[in-house]
Amino acid sequence: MDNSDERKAAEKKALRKSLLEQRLNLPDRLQRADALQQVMRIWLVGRPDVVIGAYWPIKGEFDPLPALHRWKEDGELVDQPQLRRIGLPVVDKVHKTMTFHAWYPGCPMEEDAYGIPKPKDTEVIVPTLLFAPCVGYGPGGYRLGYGGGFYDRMLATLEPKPFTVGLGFGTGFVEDFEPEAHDLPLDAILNDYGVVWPV
Ligand SMILES: Nc1nc2c(c(=O)[nH]1)N(C=O)[C@@H](CNc1ccc(C(=O)N[C@@H](CCC(=O)O)C(=O)O)cc1)CN2
Ligand SMILES: Nc1ncnc2c1ncn2[C@@H]1O[C@H](COP(=O)(O)OP(=O)(O)OP(=O)(O)O)[C@@H](O)[C@H]1O
Repeated sequence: MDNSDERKAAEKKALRKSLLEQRLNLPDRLQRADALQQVMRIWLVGRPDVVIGAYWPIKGEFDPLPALHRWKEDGELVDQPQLRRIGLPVVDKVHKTMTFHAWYPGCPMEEDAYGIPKPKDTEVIVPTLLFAPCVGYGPGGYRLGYGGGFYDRMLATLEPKPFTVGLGFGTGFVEDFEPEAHDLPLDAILNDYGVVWPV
């Protein structure tokens, strides 16, 4: 790691801390979450995907599951009904890998190695579309996560690559965000104001 990588990593860490604090104290989270749910539902209309990967919200993250559950139900009403499926991440702390397991409302859950709820004993599914939670995001579609590198590592190995969509509140936008060499840009970013990437 050269000097500039070390600097970027340190900056990311400080940024993560302040953005997380800000997100936990959002005064208008409900209104913002409502707006983002609508943005998601509209954005999903016309997408060909049948399997979508998402996440169980933690630390003040936006909850994508209500909008996705409605997307799943809408799938039963289209011309050629397909069984739409939603998956949640299951991480392997030792190998630092992440896979997706089927989830449905009321699905039995258990905690993963980081204390995040994950589906208990449901089948592995392979999403063609992935909603990734953003602590922050910057120009060019770059995402700041919790520092585990799970998304970047998974995307570096998956073939074909799923279409990746970052979700975050408008307050997570960082104008001068500097990505590191391993950071892969997202294909799209949605926030409570609408589609903010690609611009
Ligand atoms: N809701 C949700 N679920 C998710 C993710 C997510 O971002 N959101 N993940 C997306 O990847 C995976 C879990 N990612 C994680 C990444 C880092 C740490 C973690 O322990 N981080 C250290 C700090 C690391 C650092 O700052 O250098 C810690 O909290 O102590 C935990 C989980 C899978 N599930
Ligand atoms: N493609 C990769 N191959 C190997 N290691 C990687 C790769 N991508 C990321 N990493 C490792 O993961 C660490 C954390 O990455 P980064 O800070 O980008 O995580 P993040 O995207 O914020 O976290 P997360 O995806 O878990 O929410 C990096 O310092 C790096 O060592």
